[in-house]
Amino acid sequence: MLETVNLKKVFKQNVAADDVNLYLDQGESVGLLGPNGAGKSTTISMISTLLRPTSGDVKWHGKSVIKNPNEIRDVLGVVPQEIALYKELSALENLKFFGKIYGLKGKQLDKKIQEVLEIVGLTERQKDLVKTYSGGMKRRINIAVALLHEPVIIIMDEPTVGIDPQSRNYILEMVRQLKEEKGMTVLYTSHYMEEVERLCDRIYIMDHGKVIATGTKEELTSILSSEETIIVDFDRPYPNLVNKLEKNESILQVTETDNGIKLIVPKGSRQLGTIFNLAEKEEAQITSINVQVPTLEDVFLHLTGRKLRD
Ligand SMILES: Nc1ncnc2c1ncn2[C@@H]1O[C@H](COP(=O)(O)OP(=O)(O)OP(=O)(O)O)[C@@H](O)[C@H]1O
Repeated sequence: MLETVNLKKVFKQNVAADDVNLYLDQGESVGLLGPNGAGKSTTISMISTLLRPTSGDVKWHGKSVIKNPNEIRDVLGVVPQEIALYKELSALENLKFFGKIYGLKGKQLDKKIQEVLEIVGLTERQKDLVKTYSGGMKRRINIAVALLHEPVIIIMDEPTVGIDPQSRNYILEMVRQLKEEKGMTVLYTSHYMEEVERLCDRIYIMDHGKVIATGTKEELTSILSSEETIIVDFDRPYPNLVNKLEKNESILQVTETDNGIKLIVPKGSRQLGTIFNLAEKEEAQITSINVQVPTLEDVFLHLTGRKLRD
């Protein structure tokens, strides 16, 4: 339904998106996961025709959106990272303003506004000025604006960054409902792997402008099927122990966490004994130990050598 073909954007010398190939089928929710600066916003700005690619194309039902930008604009709802609302107006007035830009008017516009307010759960607060809203509520109105013209696809650029956990949960649940109950196609960008794991049927992992891996969550984590993750928490930091573990050749990766360390080891390699022995020699007090199946965060670490949120 929607695909990008070798999509590229170069800003001066900076290649922000580098031969990005992705596709969305109808009714799918697709995640674009990557750290800050990976090229996610640049990619979706090109898809939504806000930014012209340096080369490559975006195709909507096989047709170039560069040549036919209006067709995709009609069916696309874009929720930008920045809040794009008039703070001195109420939510209702904002929705009326944006609805008119979309060409809606009269009773049809009023009906649609009440529908989208219901979806984002802000019917009761519609007459309050946007400046009195919390960050999460502003985001929800931003989403309501994007839904006004009944888009087929909704593109969301990190919609949960910097908001309270309650609004975050509300937004995640809303995205799930838009997909499950309204059959919308969703492109969701985030650097929170838990969100993408929870919401998306398929995931593209981006780094430095490139798609470095793609698949379902299960397919991506199976990249690490020969490995397992051991999380060890200590009563305090033990830098010597970390050094020794790093030197141990049968341990593939050592990362320091808030409370201890995270190790990636070959599956079934029985490293727990080694860890206990080294901890004992350093007189390190282990407070908990946990063996886990790999997460998308581990996949990212494996592919790039870095954490998603450095
Ligand atoms: N208008 C611009 N001019 C110059 N460089 C830009 C511009 N927009 C983005 N970039 C650069 O392109 C790269 C990719 O940025 P982009 O915003 O697409 O990443 P992102 O994955 O969306 O990250 P974030 O979550 O921080 O927005 C970055 O190095 C950024 O500094």
